[in-house]
This record gives sequence, C-alpha cells and structure tokens, in this order.
Amino acid sequence: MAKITLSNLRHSYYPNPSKPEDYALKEIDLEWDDGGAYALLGPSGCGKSTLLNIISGLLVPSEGKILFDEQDVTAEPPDRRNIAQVFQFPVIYDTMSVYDNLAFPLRNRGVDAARVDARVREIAEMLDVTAMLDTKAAGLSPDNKQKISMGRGLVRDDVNVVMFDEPLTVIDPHLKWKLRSKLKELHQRVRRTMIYVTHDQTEALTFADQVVVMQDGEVVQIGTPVELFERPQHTFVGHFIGSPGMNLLPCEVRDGGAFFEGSAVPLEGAVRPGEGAAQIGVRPEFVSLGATGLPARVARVADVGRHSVVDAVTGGVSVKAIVEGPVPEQGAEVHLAFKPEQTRVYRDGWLATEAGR
Ligand SMILES: Nc1ncnc2c1ncn2[C@@H]1O[C@H](COP(=O)(O)OP(=O)(O)OP(=O)(O)O)[C@@H](O)[C@H]1O
Repeated sequence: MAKITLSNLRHSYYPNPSKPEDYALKEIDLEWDDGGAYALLGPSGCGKSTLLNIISGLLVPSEGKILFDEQDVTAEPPDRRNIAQVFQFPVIYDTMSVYDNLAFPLRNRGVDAARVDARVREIAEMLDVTAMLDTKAAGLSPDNKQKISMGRGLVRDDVNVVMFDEPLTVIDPHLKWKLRSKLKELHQRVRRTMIYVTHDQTEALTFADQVVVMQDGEVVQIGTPVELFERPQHTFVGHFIGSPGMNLLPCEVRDGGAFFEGSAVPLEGAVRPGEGAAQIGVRPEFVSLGATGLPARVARVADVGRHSVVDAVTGGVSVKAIVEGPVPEQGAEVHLAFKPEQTRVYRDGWLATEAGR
C-alpha cells in the first residue's frame, strides 16, 4: 500500500492548450494517505476518468507529477504501478470457477498454492461467496459477478492502491445498498488505499472517509461526508450533495452582513471583503417556517416519507425547507427563518463568510 501524491497536475487533450477551458484537469494537488478510503465524486465530464487514467498510468499528464510513497511514477507504464482496478462491468473469466477467478491474479504472479488457497478463502469469506467457489462464473448473477471482480481486485496484498470505477453501474437498484455497505466493510477489514470513482453522492458518502468533489476539471472541496454537508466550500458542493440541495438567494453585502430584499439575514460569521456576485446559501434542513423571518408563499409541498419538502417563494426566489410534522397548504403565507450558524455567503460560488463564532 502506498501514500499517493498528485502534485501540480494538469492535463489537456489538445496539443497546444492556451486557456483554462482547454484543460480537462486544471490544477490538481492532492495527497492520499496510505490505507485511506477516498471517493472521487463529480458529474459526467468533470475529469474523473482522466484523473483515474493518470493514476493508473494509461495517460501521461501534460504537467505535474504522481508519486507513490515519494517515488515519482509519472512516466511508469501501468504494469509497473502495481494497481488493482475494478471497472463498471465485471472483468471475470466465464469459463473458470469462482475459485480460479479469485486465484488468477495471485497465480499469475507465482504465489505458492498454499498461500493462494488461504487468500482466496479469506476473500471469499469476506464477500460471502464461499458457497459459490466451485461454481462456473458464467452462471452467476450480475451482482455476484461484480462481487467476484471486486474480490479479484482485493485478493493481492501487495498492490499500491485499489481503484473502483463506478463499480455499481450494472447492479440492480435493490442490491446496490448491499454491495455499497459490503465495500465499506471490506475497506475496514483490509485497510488498503482505495479510490472509488462515482457521480453518485450516496455511493461516495457511504464508502469514503474523505470525498474529493470535482467540477469542470477542478477539485472544489475535499472533506469528510459531514464536512461536505455542513460547510460546503462552494455552491456546487452545496447543490450536488444533499437532497434537495442547498438553497441559494442572491443578496447584497454591506458592512460584513448580508441583505435579502432589504432585510438583514443573520449569518455564521462576517462576510470577508471582496468582489463578485454574492448569494446566501442555506440547506433545506436549516430552514424553518415560523411567525418571523422572510415573508413567503408556499408554492408546493412534497411528502417524501419521513418528512415533507416545502417549496416557498420569497422575493421571487424559491426556497426549500425540510419540515417534520404538520405542513402548511399550498398558497399559504409563511415566514422563513434560517439557522444562523448554518447560513453563509458565497461569492462567485466560493464560500466568503468567516467560520462560526
Ligand atoms: N480522449 C479524449 N479526447 C478529448 N477530450 C476528452 C477525451 N477524454 C475526455 N475528454 C474530455 O475531458 C473532459 C473530462 O472527461 P472525463 O471523461 O475525464 O470526465 P468524467 O468525469 O470521467 O466523465 P464520465 O463520468 O462521463 O466519464 C470532458 O470535457 C471530456 O469531453
């Protein structure tokens, strides 16, 4: 296992890139600790595969370096990097038994039979596939095939990193949660450096201790699931993580405070001086309906099971509130109050309030 460092990494698919838009990866500086569980989360086209291919060695970056435990591997081909990869679609040999599939990566490296047997049985037990060891892989369901693929990725104990690239794509929705929690458990048991690439926030937040959120070739925030939820550094993170995402209201900034439609809105801390379009950001979980606050009219109410989402319009802006218990009717006049310590200002997308007092 290894610590992975990405230093001043930039990549363009064009021969002579000149402007920021020419870069699929704009500037990446990251350090991934040995044994950590990381997710790379972002929408389609944000640069996840480009970054993954640079780490695995399929792509040489236009600029910057990749280090495994301080050793520069930027120019090393994939087979010299000692990485295990699990892809979207299962990569297994249909004609072989489950046992032989799991044993393959070890036998391929000349590991002795006793060690192969011990390791295959250990991994099979972790994945709950011991009863299938003698079954031909061809007969397995798609989720079991993907489990075996994961097992093949985990069976070697000498790899620098195990990378999962959208591994649950082919899994039925009702089985996804099982494999999601299985992967988390596997990480806790084997403690390898793992990188999980996905556009799905639930998968990223379930698996990772640290989530790297990407947008347009840039890392916008690295944090624990709680940090991403509680203090998004960028409106993109506020919107992309959470359901529904963070509310955004255009505002005016004066003397370190924020004003919406002329009313002062209490914030977690003072707004830092600066230029740019300002917005108040507050998650629906921290909006309440009461007797005081911004006057609003309820446009929609959605009952989503454990709670309701009330969509109210104030000053022409739609604001969502997560409400437990009784809810107002559509068309009702309400007042919206924001929990001050969870209300902040963003300038041109980036967090601009001082941390809570
Ligand atoms: N071979 C290529 N040639 C030119 N441009 C490319 C190439 N591969 C990717 N790109 C561009 O680089 C940017 C990042 O793409 P990338 O595939 O890394 O994103 P992604 O987040 O993995 O998206 P997806 O989940 O859809 O694969 C996109 O704008 C994409 O169009």
